[in-house]
Amino acid sequence: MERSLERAEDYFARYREIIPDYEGFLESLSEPLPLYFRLNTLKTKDPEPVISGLTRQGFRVEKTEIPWFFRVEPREASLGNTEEYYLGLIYPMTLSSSLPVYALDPQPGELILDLCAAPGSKTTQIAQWTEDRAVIAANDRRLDRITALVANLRRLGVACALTTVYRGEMYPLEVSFDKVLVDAPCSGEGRYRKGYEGELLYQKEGRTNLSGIQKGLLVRAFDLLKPGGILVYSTCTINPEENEAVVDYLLRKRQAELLDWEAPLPARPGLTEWEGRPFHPELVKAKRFFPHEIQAVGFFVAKLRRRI
Ligand SMILES: C[S@@+](CC[C@H](N)C(=O)[O-])C[C@H]1O[C@@H](n2cnc3c(N)ncnc32)[C@H](O)[C@@H]1O
Repeated sequence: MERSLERAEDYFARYREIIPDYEGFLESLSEPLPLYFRLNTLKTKDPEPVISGLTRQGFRVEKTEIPWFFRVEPREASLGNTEEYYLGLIYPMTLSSSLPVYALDPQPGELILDLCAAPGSKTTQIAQWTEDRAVIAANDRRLDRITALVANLRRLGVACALTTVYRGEMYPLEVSFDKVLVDAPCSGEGRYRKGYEGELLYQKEGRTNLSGIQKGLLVRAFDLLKPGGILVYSTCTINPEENEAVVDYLLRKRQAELLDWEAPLPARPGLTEWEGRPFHPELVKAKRFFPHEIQAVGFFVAKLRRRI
């Protein structure tokens, strides 16, 4: 046990200066991640029967600060084999996974691209937020993950989404979108908990050039926007190379501007400097969410607009 925490401490030491209450952060890594679900309002807007059904099965369910999101104990349990899950009444997802869609602020009638969409937490949330009246292209490069996404769309009764299977960097430019979400593949440091050292070491050894992939995805996402269109970039990692550095790259390559947005959970501003390297001053408008401050997976979210 102690050995594993030491390894996490070694790994996160480089972030000591940018993680508020660093000791509290390290402590939180010993706790299992809290469990949450979203009530799928495309199927029901009444949480009571769902809550009493889950309570009868031994779960304790309480409201959160985010509408339609509920916290569940015991957090080590799985909701995946409950009747409520099979019926598509609930979608288990961490609380902070809702944040990119808050930034996107999807509206009925909009044409929206979810560039890295599988298994569909955010696609189905966009469908819910727009009451199934936007048109969503849900893309992922992996067919096996698209299969899971399609199963989720069916289970939740989403009608407004179609699927595509492109490498995001090569997404065809023939169609332009009102809004694009890039929930990028990332090193996932924000979801780390004690017991998953293998994953940390895996990231440390550097499986791929994640930052390079993220930059390619973000630039193509920008090029797919209509003038004035909105782009949201999110990751569940702490690493500034995968967050501010990626957005900074876009700001230098394209006519993009960062926008402020109201988050329903406590946030910290984006960094304007990392390891002696300055980032665009507008990056303070990006938001960092730390796992121990929100009791959920750590996230980074930046909202941008295409100027012309
Ligand atoms: C963080 S996950 C997305 C989670 C999803 N947005 C959700 O909320 O359920 C990142 C996804 O990006 C996909 N991906 C990785 N590289 C990609 C690429 N070059 N183009 C498109 N999708 C990619 C992965 O298959 C993975 O499903």
